[in-house]
Amino acid sequence: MEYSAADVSRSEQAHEIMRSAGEVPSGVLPALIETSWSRCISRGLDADKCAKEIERARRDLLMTERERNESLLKHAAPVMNGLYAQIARSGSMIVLTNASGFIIHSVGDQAFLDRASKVALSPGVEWSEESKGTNAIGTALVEKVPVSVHGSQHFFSANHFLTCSAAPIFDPCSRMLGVLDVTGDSRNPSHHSLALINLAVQTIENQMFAQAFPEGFVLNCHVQQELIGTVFEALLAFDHDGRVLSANRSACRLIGRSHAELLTHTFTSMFDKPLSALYDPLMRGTDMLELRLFGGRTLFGRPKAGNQSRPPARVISMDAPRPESGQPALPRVQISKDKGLTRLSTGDAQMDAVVEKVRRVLGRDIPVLIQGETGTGKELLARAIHDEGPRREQTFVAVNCAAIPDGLIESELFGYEEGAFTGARRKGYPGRIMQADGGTLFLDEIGDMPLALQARLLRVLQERTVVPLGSGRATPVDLSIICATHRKLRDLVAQGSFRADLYYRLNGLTVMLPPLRERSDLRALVHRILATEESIPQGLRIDDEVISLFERHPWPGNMRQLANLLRTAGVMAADDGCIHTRHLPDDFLDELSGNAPVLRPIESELRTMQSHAPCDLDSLTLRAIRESLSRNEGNVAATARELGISRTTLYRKLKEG
Ligand SMILES: Nc1ncnc2c1ncn2[C@@H]1O[C@H](COP(=O)(O)OP(=O)(O)OP(=O)(O)O)[C@@H](O)[C@H]1O
Repeated sequence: MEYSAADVSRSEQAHEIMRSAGEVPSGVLPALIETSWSRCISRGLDADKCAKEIERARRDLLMTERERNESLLKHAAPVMNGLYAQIARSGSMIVLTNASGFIIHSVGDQAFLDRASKVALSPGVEWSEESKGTNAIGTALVEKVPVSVHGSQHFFSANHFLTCSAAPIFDPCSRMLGVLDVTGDSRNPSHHSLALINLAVQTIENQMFAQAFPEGFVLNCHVQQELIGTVFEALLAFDHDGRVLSANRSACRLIGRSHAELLTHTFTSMFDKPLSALYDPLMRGTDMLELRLFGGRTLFGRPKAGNQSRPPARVISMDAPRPESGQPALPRVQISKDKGLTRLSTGDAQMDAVVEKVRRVLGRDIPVLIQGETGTGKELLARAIHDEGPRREQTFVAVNCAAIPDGLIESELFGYEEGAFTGARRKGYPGRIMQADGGTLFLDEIGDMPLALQARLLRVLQERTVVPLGSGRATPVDLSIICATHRKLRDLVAQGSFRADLYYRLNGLTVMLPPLRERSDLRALVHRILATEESIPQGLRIDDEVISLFERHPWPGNMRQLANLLRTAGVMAADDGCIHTRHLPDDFLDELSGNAPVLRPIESELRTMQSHAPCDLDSLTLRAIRESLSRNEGNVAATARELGISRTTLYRKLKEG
């Protein structure tokens, strides 16, 4: 940043005023204070004016601002009381403001509150730098960092009897909500005030964070296990696809990435564990996870579902509670925003035909079987069918049969009675089928369901009842079923690994989602993702050259890969207003430049492998790579990390395959 001659002269003026006030005997002026004074002088504030003209508190505005900041006030008030209990009778007060510095609440010693009210340091008054000159609240708001302002460092001489420490409070989306401040008599400065305020702010932020993601998962983590659950813990929120929704400041510090950078990551791109470790306590088998970060650092984490009453795995009920009123709008999971079949038609003839077909069976309880490569939007289509059908007010339960180990899938789907087996939850578990009662059950990767369970599922479909493990009682269930698979179910039936009777039962209407490389609406899809994806800055454009590159790419990860790539590029291009080639990830450019093999589509790869019934080590390795690649949405770096091999080895194995 360059300074003009006017800036320099303002800075000298600030120095001079402070020197004459006796504030800088050593000649060292805190840079923040100096800059703040320069701002006050350039705004034409008069250091003595405020002493004579103290404005009155705006009681009418106070009520409105308290209502508007209801959530902040609700979380901050108990913390302020706790903090006050520690500093009571020290002749001080604690102040909470909104994001403009308007005081909405204060607690303190009565004698000091009375003194402070003489300079209008009380609820209903704004303490921004514009109206009160240099002061901890106003300066913390401008600088967005914790600030202490002592005695005559205050710009207005009327405030020289104060010593203040303030820290900004940020919401889980990293937006500033307000400031918490502790103010006392400048004759009794406390060296701990700023540290106390920082701890109090972190407590408020963590509480708000914990409640802000009712539809996702929050991971409480730290390198020291014993610090989990304390104010120092790092918090990361993920959606049901494992994408990072937000991170608190401790998490950014711990992981060494900015908030914006973390938003481009997923659980599997950051840690060495599969996504199931995050969302499925049954699969995890433990409360505490040991995770290795991409930097190699080990930390401990305790994952929690946003709403305990909802099922833990890739399950989202559309009637999940919304954030309470007054709470800031939070980044929404793309899926919940993208409701409706109309949104899936963006001009591709194959896709339009799919939408047209499923429209015809809406509300008829005809089972729909969705086929398509990984990431083509099978789950999105299933949700759209649910959202437009008569069961839309009921729950949508998604189960990924491939993500649950064979040994657990039965209890996950059908539930179990109390004490049904060792390790079972005390009160039993209703199972995913019962959780979908009244609504829609989406069985993803149905081709991976073990044969024995296929028979049980068929019974549920025929008899419309469920018998949980360890129970002899059949409970009636009423649901609509949508299944999806990237395999050819008919081939599996021919091979004997899928029951023919179940296939015919599920196969009411079969639709095939086109792979992205075959779609003619790539440009429209790109523009729609840019316009609707919340993590992408509004109005961001895209260079035609980038679209041409996209048109040459085979997109093995399909829509998921495209959406992910645009999210990453969107963050990189935020300052430029337009996505250019330089904003694209290296993996993607490597593939295009021929430095890396262009990955063959996963489905055809799997088909080839199935037809040759592979069981040799190379085929199994290749399969593991392809599956990991699919899990990691086509991200080669994350895949290599997950498999513990270098990118070069990964490319070589793929080339050899
Ligand atoms: N039409 C679309 N518009 C925007 N984004 C989409 C679209 N279709 C899919 N996506 C994106 O791709 C991701 C993957 O979609 P989805 O989970 O529905 O695919 P899938 O075929 O079920 O994948 P898998 O086979 O791996 O389970 C979604 O999270 C979404 O971000």
